[in-house]
Formats: sequence, C-alpha cells, structure tokens
Amino acid sequence: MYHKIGFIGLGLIGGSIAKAVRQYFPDYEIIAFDKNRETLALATQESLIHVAATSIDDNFKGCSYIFLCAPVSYNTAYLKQIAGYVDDGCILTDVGSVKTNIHEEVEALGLEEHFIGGHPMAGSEKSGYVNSKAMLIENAYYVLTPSAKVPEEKTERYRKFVEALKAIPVILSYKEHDYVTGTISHLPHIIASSLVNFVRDTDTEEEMMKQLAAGGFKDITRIASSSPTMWQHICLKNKENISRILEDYIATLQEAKRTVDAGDERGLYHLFDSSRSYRNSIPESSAGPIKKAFAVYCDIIDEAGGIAAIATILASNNLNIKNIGIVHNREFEEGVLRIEFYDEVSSSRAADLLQKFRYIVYER
Ligand SMILES: NC(=O)C1=CN([C@@H]2O[C@H](COP(=O)(O)OP(=O)(O)OC[C@H]3O[C@@H](n4cnc5c(N)ncnc54)[C@H](O)[C@@H]3O)[C@@H](O)[C@H]2O)C=CC1
Ligand SMILES: O=C(O)C(=O)Cc1ccc(O)cc1
Repeated sequence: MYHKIGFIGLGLIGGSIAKAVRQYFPDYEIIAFDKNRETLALATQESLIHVAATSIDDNFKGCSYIFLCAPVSYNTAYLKQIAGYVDDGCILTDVGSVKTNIHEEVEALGLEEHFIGGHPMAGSEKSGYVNSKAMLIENAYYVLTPSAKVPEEKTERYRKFVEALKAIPVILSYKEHDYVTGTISHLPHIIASSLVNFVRDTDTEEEMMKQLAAGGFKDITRIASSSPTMWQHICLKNKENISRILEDYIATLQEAKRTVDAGDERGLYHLFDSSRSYRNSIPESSAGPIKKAFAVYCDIIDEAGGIAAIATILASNNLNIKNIGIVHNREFEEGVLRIEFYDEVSSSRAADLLQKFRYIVYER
C-alpha cells in the first residue's frame, strides 16, 4: 500500500527516524521540510527524501504520519500551520523531549483525534542530520502519549510502526512522561552542565582541573556537549516539573553535605553502597519487552575465512544456525558477528563452545 511520511525538522532525531523508515519500508515516500536548506539538499542527494519542501505546503497532503522533529517550542508552533494538511488517515506526532505544551496546544486547536505524542528515548550529545542514523532508535524505548480523543486503532497502528522500526513502544500519559523525563533526563542535564561550569569557574590559574579531569568526570558530563538550543527549549517548557525536581534534588545534596560534615562513616558507606546496588540493577540494554531471539554475539578476526571457521565449529557440533551476519548497532558500533539459533539450549551451547575456542562472546 502507498504511504507518504512527512518530516518537519530533519536533524539528529528526524533524520534517524527517516533513515529507519527508508531501511525498513523502502517503498514509502518521504517528504521533508527543514529550515536548513543544506540538510534538505544532502538528504535528497542521499536519496533519503523524495521531496524537499520549501515551506509547509500541499506536499504534506495525504501523509500517513507527519513527524514534528524540531526543538520543542517550534514543534508546537507548527501545529497551526500543519493542521490543514492532517486528514483522517493521518497520525500527527512529534519527537519532542517535553509533551505537556504540545498536548495543550493540540487540545486548543481541536487536533486531539489525530495527535499521538512520541519520544524516542535515544539520542546523543551530537546533533544535526549529519549525525543521524537508522540504528539510533534500534532497541530504544519509544514513548507514545496518545491524546484523549485519539481512536484506539490509531495508537495501535503507531505502536506497530514503532516496532517495525525496531524500537520498543511504551505508552504513557503526557503528564507522567514530563515528570519521569524531568527526573531521569532533564535534571541530569542541568547537573552535568552546571558541574562543568563549576569546574571552569573554580579551576586554578594553570587550569589543573581541566587538565586532570578523568574518566568519571567525563562520563557524567558527556551530555553537557549537547545542543544548547534544544535544552533551552526543554527547560522553558518543562519548567514546573524541573523546578520541583531540582528543589528535591538540592535537598538530597544538602543531606549528603550533612553526612560529609558529620564525618558519618555509616551514612557515607550507605550513600555509596545503596546507589551502587540501584545503579547495577538498571538494565544495560532497553530490550525489555522485545521478543527474545536466541542469539550470541562474537568478535571475529577481520580476515578471510573468519565466518567460515565459526560456522564449521558450530556445524561439527550439530548446532544449526538460523541466521548469521555482521551487525552494527548502538551497542556494537564497530560491528560484531551475530549468530542466531532456533532455541535457547543451542545458543548457550554455542556460546560455551566458542569461548572454548577463545572467541570473545557476548550473550544477550
Ligand atoms: N538529541 C536527542 O538526543 C534527542 C532529542 N529529542 C527531541 O528531538 C527534537 C529534535 O532534536 P534533535 O534532532 O536532537 O535536534 P537537531 O538540532 O539535530 O535537529 C533539529 C532540526 O530541526 C531543524 N529546525 C530547527 N528549527 C526549525 C524550524 N523552526 N523549522 C524547521 N526546522 C527547524 C534544524 O535545522 C535541524 O535540522 C527536539 O524536540 C528534542 O527535544 C528527542 C530525543 C532525543
Ligand atoms: O545522550 C544521552 O544519553 C541522552 O540523554 C540523549 C537524550 C536527550 C534528550 C532526550 O529527550 C532523550 C535522550
């Protein structure tokens, strides 16, 4: 069946979703508008998009999905302009990190039957179309916030579409979304940025702090390299949640200071021990509800015959391979050999066997 998908904003997230659509639905037509003409030229040249719209115009008629993928306040501002092109078959959605403002505007404009908010919980400190890639959303949670009046059938359709793009749909109310992301995403960002500035402002004349800043500091401040515009929009639009969460968090910092000031041995141990346990209980991959595949991942030597050697080891031990191939994804950016089996017993036998042959095996 013919499908047309529209994008307004084709940066890191819009570009990545469009690339996933191109990969999994090669015959879908993709049209895009972005205020950056170079982005549209590049996306056309790379055959990602068929139409580079010069404004929000008739090209957006008849889309199955329209994705708003600009910074959050701009997405909301586009609703009025796009409303005329949203028909019954169209799901209007966004990818913004904050949801309340856009849902309120959707209600005000009477677009609730068409709008399902979306938020892929994936990204990076990089931005722009040039950094976009289909695998960015692979295995990532993708929150959907259906409007109150959106028909169940539309939410189900979108949920399946997200699954087909290899992400993991999770349905939340927009209010819950903003409270949860306020704590696990927006607060950490403010902490990272203010910590970086704190180091800059209190560094010695010779900038020793900057010079010595090691792994831990870099780990927890990586996100301070993200797009300032994006984070400015997020903090403006999730103001109430962020303000309350910051207040609560400052209270926990004050508590930590009291523990340090008091030289409270047990209190200090408890702080680090309890946080370590909870941190270790957070799953490394977000592939929770996805159907389990019986696969092992294994590093291979980059030389002719590398795959054949592994296939021979498995075949001579009566292990039947269902699927085999090199994969590049968020976890294994450099690429790894993925071998899928028909059942769990075979996959764990294969993992043991390959380890015996000194292959580095990752079980997932
Ligand atoms: N970067 C991340 O890690 C994530 C970002 N998001 C959300 O995705 C949205 C986009 O963020 P990114 O793709 O990271 O940013 P980005 O900066 O990579 O892309 C934004 C794109 O929108 C275009 N744009 C900006 N203003 C525009 C306007 N007024 N009209 C048309 N196009 C315009 C830009 O030219 C750019 O191509 C934001 O709402 C953000 O909250 C969601 C999940 C993760
Ligand atoms: O790089 C990271 O770890 C991020 O946290 C990226 C990110 C940024 C904004 C979002 O709304 C979701 C994810």
